[in-house]
Amino acid sequence: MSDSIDHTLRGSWAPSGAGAAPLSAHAMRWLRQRIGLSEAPTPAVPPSLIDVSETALPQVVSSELVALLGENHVLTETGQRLGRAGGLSYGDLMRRRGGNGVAVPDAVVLPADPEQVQRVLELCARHDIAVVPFGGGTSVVGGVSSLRGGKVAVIVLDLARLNRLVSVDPVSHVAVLQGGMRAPDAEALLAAHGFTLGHFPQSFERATIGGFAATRSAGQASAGHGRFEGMVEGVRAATPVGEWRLGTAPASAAGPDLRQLAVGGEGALGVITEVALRVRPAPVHSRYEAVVLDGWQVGAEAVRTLAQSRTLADVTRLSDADETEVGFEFSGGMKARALRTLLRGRRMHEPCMLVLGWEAASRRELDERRDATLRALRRFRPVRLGGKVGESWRANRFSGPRQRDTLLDHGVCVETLETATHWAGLSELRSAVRAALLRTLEVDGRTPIVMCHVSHAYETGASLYFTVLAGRDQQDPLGQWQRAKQAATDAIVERTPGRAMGRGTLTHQHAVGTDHQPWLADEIGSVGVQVLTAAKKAVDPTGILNPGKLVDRWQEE
Ligand SMILES: Cc1cc2nc3c(=O)[nH]c(=O)nc-3n(C[C@H](O)[C@H](O)[C@H](O)COP(=O)(O)OP(=O)(O)OC[C@H]3O[C@@H](n4cnc5c(N)ncnc54)[C@H](O)[C@@H]3O)c2cc1C
Repeated sequence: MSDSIDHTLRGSWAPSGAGAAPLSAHAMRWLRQRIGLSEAPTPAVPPSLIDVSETALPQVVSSELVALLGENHVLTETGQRLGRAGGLSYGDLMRRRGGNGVAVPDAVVLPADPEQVQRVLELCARHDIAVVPFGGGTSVVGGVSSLRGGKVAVIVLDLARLNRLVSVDPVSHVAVLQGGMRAPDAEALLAAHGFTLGHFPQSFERATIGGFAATRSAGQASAGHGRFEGMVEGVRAATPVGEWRLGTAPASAAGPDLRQLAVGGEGALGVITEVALRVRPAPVHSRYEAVVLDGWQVGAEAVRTLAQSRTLADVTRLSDADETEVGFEFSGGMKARALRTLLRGRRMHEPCMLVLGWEAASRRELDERRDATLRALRRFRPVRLGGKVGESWRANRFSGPRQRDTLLDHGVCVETLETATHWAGLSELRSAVRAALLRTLEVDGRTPIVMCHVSHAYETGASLYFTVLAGRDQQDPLGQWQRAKQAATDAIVERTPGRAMGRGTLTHQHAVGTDHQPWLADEIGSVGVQVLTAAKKAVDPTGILNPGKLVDRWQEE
């Protein structure tokens, strides 16, 4: 398998800056008109200008780590430490691009197997060193920030060498994968056995199996394959108090499902070294297409109908009118004009694109499922755009992060946030978050673009994923987004006299990290925080694991 990703440049998505997706001249003109773009490019400062302090790792710890892992697997050079400093949120990228305020680990260690991971944790517990488990480093909530949490030093535990397919059980359809394996490698190895995991988040190219499990990730084909935690059959985790193995059967009534403490533990409740996963036979046939519906309400009602009649396509993604417009404009001037003319002719006032993708073992199964979906949609009067638009969405489905690099270079504030709720409150939640983002992101009288889509639908509700494009507040770029995030999250968790819970969840798929922690008690209650704190104390009594993430026991004392 491919060896560890080049993490030396964390100011962008593409590992060495290559592969950024330039936007067309038309898209740039359109954006300039809508939100304003800085005239001069706003590139990242070179790594040499980033402020990095000397490693604080005591020599004795460094020597013991070298004795355990070998010299090549204990990295203390500035570039290597910078390479694993933080994740990929707008805040992370802006700090990195500006060269200020980057929390840099004192060392990076690369254990080879679960036994070495266990011994690293025991060693760090003995010396009171904080440990940040690190998969692909794609966290967008501060999950891999190198916080010391009052410890002597902080190391990043990079799982890149735990990249083996341990076993495949073709009878039970269960595969055991090591935690550091990246998603493309997992799919390639499983394909050789005729299986797929079917987990395709937008961060697919970089994220890892352990990271997916630790954050309860959801992929683009969640309607067909389910969320990541639903695929987990068993977990092997290292903790400072010893190894923990869970999951011997597909279902169990032996008390609460403790696998779900490791899954969603965000590196604060253990390091996931192996995951047993439900896999499925790889599909042979697939078809992607797009339809347009008139207005958000009609679109949401259509997706609810599909979910509740069990006719969802494996990929079901509804964009609101703003996201649809941006999609058209980014695909080029001619295309945008042609699509607009077509949709006006069909009396579409507020075009909302719905991408549908089906995958199946046989042509017949595919046709039957597709027919069922399209039949259920008929009463919503969709305009069919056909396979070309759907296939083009599929071909470009991982290019968003590359375009983000280009937008960052042009002074755009570009970030996402997500939530979920029940169908009955979905539109109210969308309106509340939208209003908060529009209100807080305006710069120099220019209205930001706030886009929203549903890409994960359930019988009882759906997720909402917001993407913003706003002119950057050059004086205070971090503060600009922090104010927007605060207002949007307050709107999500707000309780009103008639409602005992917030409007929606803090996070449907990105996890808690540092960024959502201030609101965690709003969602799980103070009893929930106490339960999580007790679990943390049990597996990590001195608090070395990922300080400041998920639940920080010192906050409670
Ligand atoms: C451009 C972009 C698009 C994204 N799209 C999606 C999406 O479509 N769906 C989605 O769900 N998420 C998405 N994300 C968020 C992110 O990719 C996911 O949270 C992913 O699961 C993180 O995996 P990772 O391997 O990169 O984990 P990391 O970022 O390395 O770590 C994430 C958290 O998990 C912990 N962790 C990592 N590995 C382990 C381990 N082996 N054991 C214990 N803890 C561990 C870390 O300490 C941290 O708290 C996106 C992120 C970006 C930047």
